[in-house]
Amino acid sequence: KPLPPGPWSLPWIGNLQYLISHPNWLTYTDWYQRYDSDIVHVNIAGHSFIILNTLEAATELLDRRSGIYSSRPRLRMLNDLIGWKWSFASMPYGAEWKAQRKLFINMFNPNNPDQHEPRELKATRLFLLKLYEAPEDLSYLLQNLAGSTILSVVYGFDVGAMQDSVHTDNARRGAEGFIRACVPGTFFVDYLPWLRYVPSCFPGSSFQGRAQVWKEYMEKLLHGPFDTMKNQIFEEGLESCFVSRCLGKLSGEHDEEWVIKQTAGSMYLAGTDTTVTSLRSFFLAMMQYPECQKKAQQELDRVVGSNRLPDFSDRDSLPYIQAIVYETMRWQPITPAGLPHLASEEDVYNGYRIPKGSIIIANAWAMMHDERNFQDPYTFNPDRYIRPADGQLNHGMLKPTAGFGFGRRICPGKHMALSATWIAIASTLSVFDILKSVDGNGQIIEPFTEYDNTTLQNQPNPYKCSIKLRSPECLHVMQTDVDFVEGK
Ligand code: HEM
Repeated sequence: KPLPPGPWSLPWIGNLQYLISHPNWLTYTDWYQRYDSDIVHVNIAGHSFIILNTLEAATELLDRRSGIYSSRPRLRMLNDLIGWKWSFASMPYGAEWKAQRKLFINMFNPNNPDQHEPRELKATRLFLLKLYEAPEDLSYLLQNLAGSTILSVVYGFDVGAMQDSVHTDNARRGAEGFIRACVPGTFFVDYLPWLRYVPSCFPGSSFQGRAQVWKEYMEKLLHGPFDTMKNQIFEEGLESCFVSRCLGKLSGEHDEEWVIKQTAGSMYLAGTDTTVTSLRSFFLAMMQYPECQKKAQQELDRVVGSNRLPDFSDRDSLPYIQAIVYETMRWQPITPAGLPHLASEEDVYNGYRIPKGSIIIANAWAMMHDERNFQDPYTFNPDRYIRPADGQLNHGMLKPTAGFGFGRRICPGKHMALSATWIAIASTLSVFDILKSVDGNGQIIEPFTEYDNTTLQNQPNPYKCSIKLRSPECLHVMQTDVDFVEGK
């Protein structure tokens, strides 16, 4: 059977242009249109890449044939040089992966929002006050928000005590290595494994030095919060959390604690940066589409009023806020090409051969910008998720779930990701106006709208924005709420 269509390449060495230019989701989407095929093949340095551009293709292969497509490629830089091979996010399919994934699912149950929502609420309340005090620190405060939430959910630390925590900074630096090196082919050593034996002083071997630095932070991410927590749990006691629930169920089996530590480390890695990226896109969207911001604030004023902040009990009554969450994730998917899967057997799809060992990429960007499903897909338009007849959520509309991956490797933290994003968006819009900045002459500064698409994540480049209280009363409401969640 023929290989799927795709860019021309030489049989053994493949397409050298793409070895150097590192294709990303935009290139993949371009191929989708050029070859008019939901499945595209490209050979890069002798490795087959299969790009799945539609929900139908990804669902058929990654969901329905998950027995073949649930592994991950071995990426030398990521797994061997930096050393992420302990994390089940980058592990091949097998017993070790199953043990960690099972622990995650059993001990962090999507049906039990109490395991994360109260911490998300508290972290968001603290974030609002800090944003009021230092709006220019938006990016840093978003990192604190996401970092303190996940540190509390996973390791039981108090959200307040985790503001400006060294752990959050370590997680950010550790995650940087992961999000760069998990994109196959970012480093030549992924294609040419012998490069790892070239001494780091040789020209072109700077990747060795970078791997060393990232390894240091990766180890801090894995051991730091877990070891601190274990000391504290005996001295002071901690709130119930993922790790304490796991430790409470130890059965005495070999390596149990090590498995808990690794699973917690994967949660910590995956749960911090992703939320920050989605919220940074949200702030950008609010500046670019002020009419959507106004509509959301009208809904909040109508449902919640001005004497309190929204909480999770308001979720069903705020369909437009939910629509903004979905639209943010659709308009600018956070991980638009997902994490790579691996074909562990040869397979055939629509008459095309998928060679064993192919790297499989689910191109969520193309799926979320597919005109068959989303009219005018490059415009931010939350109304596409709203039924015109009654203003409620349109459940028939495709949700941006492709951004959470597929099959047995689908993101196990997506329920937390959605609720953390929801409460942050609802709370921010209830007290702040997000506006374009103005320079010393009163001229509007148009925000940078470019994105960095060289890593796993679709991160907006730094931009300026102005964040103003909607009314003086909002400050009082924010302070009262912080006192309340802190139990004062
Ligand atoms: C908006 C935020 C998030 C997005 C967009 C996101 C997206 C993804 C994607 C695309 C994958 C790969 C799925 C695949 O291979 O098919 C993934 C895996 C994963 N995610 Fe998330 N994620 C988010 C938040 C979280 C959170 C909050 C947690 C933890 C609490 C988490 C934990 C994980 C883990 C552990 C994996 C690895 C799963 C495996 O390989 O078996 N993620 N995520």
